[in-house]
Amino acid sequence: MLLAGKGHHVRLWAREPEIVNSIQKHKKNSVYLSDLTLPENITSSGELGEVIRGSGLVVFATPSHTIRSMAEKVRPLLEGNERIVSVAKGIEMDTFLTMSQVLTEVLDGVIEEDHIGVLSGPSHAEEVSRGMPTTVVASSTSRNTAVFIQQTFMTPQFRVYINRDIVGVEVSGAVKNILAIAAGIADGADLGDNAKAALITRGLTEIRRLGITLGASQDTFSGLTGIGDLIVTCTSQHSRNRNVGYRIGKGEKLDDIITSMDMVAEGVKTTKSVYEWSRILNVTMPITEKVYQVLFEDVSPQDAVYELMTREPKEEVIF
Ligand SMILES: NC(=O)c1ccc[n+]([C@@H]2O[C@H](COP(=O)([O-])OP(=O)(O)OC[C@H]3O[C@@H](n4cnc5c(N)ncnc54)[C@H](O)[C@@H]3O)[C@@H](O)[C@H]2O)c1
Ligand SMILES: O=P(O)(O)OC[C@H](O)CO
Repeated sequence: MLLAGKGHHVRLWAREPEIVNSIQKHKKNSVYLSDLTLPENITSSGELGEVIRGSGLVVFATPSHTIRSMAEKVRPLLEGNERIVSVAKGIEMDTFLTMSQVLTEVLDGVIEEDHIGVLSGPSHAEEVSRGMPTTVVASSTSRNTAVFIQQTFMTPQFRVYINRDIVGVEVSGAVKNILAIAAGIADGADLGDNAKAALITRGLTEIRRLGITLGASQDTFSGLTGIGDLIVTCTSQHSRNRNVGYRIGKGEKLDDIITSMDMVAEGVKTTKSVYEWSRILNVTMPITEKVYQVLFEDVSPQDAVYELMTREPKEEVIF
């Protein structure tokens, strides 16, 4: 919607034939944003070749655990001069790569690393697509590419800043989904506003610890992709991750929740990858550890909270 509003011809690939048909015939995404009418310059296809060939910019916007397989399919269709943007938020299982690192690895030999970037920040699609004011961050190892992304996406409703700390930007965007599950659990279990504030604040400390261990810059965590995205995802009615946590807090089982959803809550997979990664790196992430135990080891939210609250007394060190 945003790019089409700026006059670009947007070619949308989707794996669901019903979405492709509904956009082709009725200019509606019948599954995900059914109440919006899409402009004429958004077209759709189920054939990747029709969408990719001749593009100046390729935006990867599928869930993070699918970025590697999507990139493998896209790779032979690229000419080499395209710019690539990821909006996906996650850390790959087993490799512990961020999404731009996955793209750099898979597209190596076809696309230079400095043509790859990310767009991230507090940006629920339900609001962006309706032109509601949103601010995000463009990042890349190349300043030129970051500026290209900024200029391409910026509108009076969608303000784009540049942050060259791509590691901090991507780690923040991924780990906040784990904390949104924790915040949802707290809401579902009626733990109150104090607990939610504590989860957001101490959660940011966990993001910062992991990020700094990986070489990120301290300032990023006070920015839009740090505290900004953490706030929106922990508090928004739109967040899938918060919603999964809320239902767990109400007593539902994870498998039943996932089966009932037509969208992906990436924090579930990211909890696994980040929990394992933090243990390898020896980074202390107690909230992440408890979310892992609630999701995958059948620990009750009540026991998890008790264990968090009765950890040994500490100083409030940031790192
Ligand atoms: N929804 C938002 O508000 C929002 C905002 C910012 C960033 N993001 C990020 O964008 C990415 C996509 O999010 P979304 O909300 O559009 O996700 P989604 O769950 O709505 O899925 C988007 C599309 O990806 C498709 N998909 C799922 N598995 C696939 C696979 N294996 N191969 C190919 N396609 C597959 C789905 O069918 C769907 O058409 C995520 O990484 C998310 O974190 C989302
Ligand atoms: O719906 P969620 O929880 O995947 O969050 C979506 C975006 O990342 C919010 O910025």
